[in-house]
Amino acid sequence: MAPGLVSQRHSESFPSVNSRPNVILPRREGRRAELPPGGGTRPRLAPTRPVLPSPAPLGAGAYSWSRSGPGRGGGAGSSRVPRGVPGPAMAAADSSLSDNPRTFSRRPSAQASRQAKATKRKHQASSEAPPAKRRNETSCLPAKKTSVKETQRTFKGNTQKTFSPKKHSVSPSDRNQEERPCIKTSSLFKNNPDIPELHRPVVKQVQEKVFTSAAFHELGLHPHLISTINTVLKMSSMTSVQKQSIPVLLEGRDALVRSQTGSGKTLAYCIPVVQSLQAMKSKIQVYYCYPYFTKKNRLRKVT
Ligand SMILES: Nc1ncnc2c1ncn2[C@@H]1O[C@H](COP(=O)(O)OP(=O)(O)OP(=O)(O)O)[C@@H](O)[C@H]1O
Repeated sequence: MAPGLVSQRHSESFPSVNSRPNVILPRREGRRAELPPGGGTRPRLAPTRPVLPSPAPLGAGAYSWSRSGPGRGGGAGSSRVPRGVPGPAMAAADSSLSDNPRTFSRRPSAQASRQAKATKRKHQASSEAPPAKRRNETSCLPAKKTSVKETQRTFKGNTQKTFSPKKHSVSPSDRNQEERPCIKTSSLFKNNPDIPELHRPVVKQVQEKVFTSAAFHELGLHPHLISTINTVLKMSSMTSVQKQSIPVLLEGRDALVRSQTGSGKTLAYCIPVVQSLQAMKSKIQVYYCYPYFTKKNRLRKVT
């Protein structure tokens, strides 16, 4: 059977359904396009439910009915698609649907409808009024004013009650501190009434001579140390702090030295230290022993 024939017979058997324009057009444009040029009433849109051909009379008891098909439900427009071996009528119907899409209107899926709703919401949000939350906020403004007034009125009566605990919590000593000028005092001295006053004299700047004419070899140092000072460090004369401190330290006495930065204090204590180390005689003598354990295995002094 030819596909054209099937569709023709279907239209004959269901004239009430097929008499409508069985086309779905895009929402706005489609409706505008369907309007007659001179105005008038809007024609009725096509049903979204797809119209499929009725079951072909091919062995009526040989196939089952599909409930998951696009035409769920009964009625004249319902389309129960037979499940099973597709007969020639089904094939013809399929081919006719695929060839002529205008005769088939597919029902939009749930996902498509959800997307359409989402886009609609988006357009509304962008073009029109602010979102519902903001609208609520703006609409609440007058109510807010009244509420503020009300609260002010209520506070007039209860001002002392509400804020009195904070005032009463302040101790008299704290109040005195608040009255004082803003001077921060450490907690160490806060409760100490007797802070001693230190009467310090004004420090006068001392101008001292840095270098002296005294030489290092006058101190009686080890010749190696003197040669090192002269050749490696390239120093010939002592500074004033060195001249005063080195003899005292060489005697083995303690000294507290205070002098200007860069006046040579480091060498003032290092030269006596090195001198005392060089003057030390080792109490440990070097011995060697035989590599094997015999009677001769005893320490022998290295000569
Ligand atoms: N007798 C000297 N003759 C020439 N140069 C010296 C002499 N003694 C120290 N200097 C040089 O003076 C510089 C400062 O010396 P040093 O660092 O010992 O001073 P300082 O008083 O220890 O300084 P700081 O107070 O910073 O520790 C160093 O470069 C050092 O080499």
